[in-house]
Amino acid sequence: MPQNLLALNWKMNKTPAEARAWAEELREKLEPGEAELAVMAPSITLPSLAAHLPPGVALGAQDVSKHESGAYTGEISAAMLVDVGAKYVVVGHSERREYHGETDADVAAKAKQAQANGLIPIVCVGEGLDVREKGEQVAYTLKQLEGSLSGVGPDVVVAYEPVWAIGTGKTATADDAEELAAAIRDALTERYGSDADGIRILYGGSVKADNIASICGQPNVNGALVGGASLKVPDVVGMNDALK
Ligand SMILES: O=C(CO)COP(=O)(O)O
Repeated sequence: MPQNLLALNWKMNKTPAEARAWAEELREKLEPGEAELAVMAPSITLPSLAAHLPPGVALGAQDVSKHESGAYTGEISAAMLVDVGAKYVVVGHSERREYHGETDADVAAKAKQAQANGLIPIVCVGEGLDVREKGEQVAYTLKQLEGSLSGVGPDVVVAYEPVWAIGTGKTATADDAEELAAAIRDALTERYGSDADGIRILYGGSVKADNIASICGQPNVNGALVGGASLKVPDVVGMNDALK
């Protein structure tokens, strides 16, 4: 079984100075756990984090351009992220799909660009409330996954984030998370063969210290992508400890 990944998605929070203070506090309070810890931070904070994070905590970004370089004002390339020390990049977060119109094809292009530069993409999928209420979450999510992984290699992380559970305090039950994680594992096996066994499948949506262990204890869930509970160091320490 792959090592759990505890991926912290700050979203649009923290200035570089605040990021540095968080990293210094984490350095004081974090005790080694069993999960790999990674911070998906606003790109402008990455240099400061690279200098101040505790050793072994990985860095990641929240988005990347699908283009290599050139006349794309405002975009940040995969090579730039690698240069400041990023290992991971989130692609296709539901907030980018919803507010920035990203399609599955865009997400796949970004994931491919990330991999071409040595970054590991964390590809996000997951259904909204309307789909869940119709009981169509598996078919919907697998279709999204298929499009989002088109042409993408197996050095990837998949995050299942049901939109109705993001920032709402409504967490999927451990069984709900496992239902989708198992379906995603089967789809990954069809696509990548035995390499699929080593791919981390994360759950995201109102994860915190008191529910992370039961969710990540499911056979096909290999970690969490955490929003709100990633902002305060004691909450992060609590989640890290819960995965020991
Ligand atoms: O979107 C998420 C992580 O990417 C989940 O956010 P919350 O943990 O705040 O629900």
